Amino acid sequence: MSLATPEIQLDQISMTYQTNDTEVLALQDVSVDIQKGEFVSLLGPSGCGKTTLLRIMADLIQPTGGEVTVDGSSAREARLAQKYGIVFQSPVLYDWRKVKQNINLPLELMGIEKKEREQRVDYLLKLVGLDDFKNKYPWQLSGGMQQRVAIARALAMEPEILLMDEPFSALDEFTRERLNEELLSIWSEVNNTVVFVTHSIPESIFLSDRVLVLSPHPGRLSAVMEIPLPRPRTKEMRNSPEFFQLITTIRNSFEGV
Ligand SMILES: Nc1ncnc2c1ncn2[C@@H]1O[C@H](COP(=O)(O)OP(=O)(O)OP(=O)(O)O)[C@@H](O)[C@H]1O
Repeated sequence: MSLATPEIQLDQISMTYQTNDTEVLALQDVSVDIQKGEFVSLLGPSGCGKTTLLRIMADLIQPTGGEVTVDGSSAREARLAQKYGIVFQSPVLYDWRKVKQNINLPLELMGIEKKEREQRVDYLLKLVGLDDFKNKYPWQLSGGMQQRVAIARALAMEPEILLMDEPFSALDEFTRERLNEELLSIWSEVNNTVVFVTHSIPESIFLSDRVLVLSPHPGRLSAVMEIPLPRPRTKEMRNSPEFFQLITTIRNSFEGV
């Protein structure tokens, strides 16, 4: 058993939203430890609180109950120490800035020196396979390429933790599967901890070491599934009996919810 401190500890996280005269209990008593370098998915149907949980981890919103600890510190300290990179469902790029300038932005904001900025942007462009597109504008790229720019930008400050909120859900199935493979190849290079929100069972299996299954009303952690598929994951694995068995197991874990 590993005695290392978990990267992210969620302890009895609850979240109640107040809207005018009603209250929505979005999350109830979610507790889980995420290890350093682990790839974890938050999986569940619409409204089960996946985004809420991710935003709480990122210190973008405060839980109404419970505590988040990141590497022994608070989520706020982790955010201020630039430990997070975040990728949202839509890429949120600046249309008037070229690809390389979009990736450069966080480095500029953090006052990184020009030579180092250039080196990091070059590295990131190669990492996400967009070296030939560095002088294009976001609107000249496909949706998948735009999301790769957003991933590169999220990685610019070398975050220990990459938080991804359904980053590929707006893409077609073929592009999505390809980006799943590319994301794993990027992750094997940067070796950080990834928390990935999705409502796709196959996507969560293909990517993850563990799948955290959330059930709705209120959002609770209903199952934690280890994914024993070896790494590196290959597209052939999607057709293996083991993969289909995992899909069935996870689907069954939703039954009766
Ligand atoms: N700002 C808010 N004010 C009030 N209720 C909210 C707010 N944000 C989320 N909720 C409610 O909290 C619950 C969880 O929402 P959340 O967006 O976290 O779910 P989700 O699993 O990410 O859903 P989706 O897959 O559709 O994005 C839902 O019932 C939602 O309506």
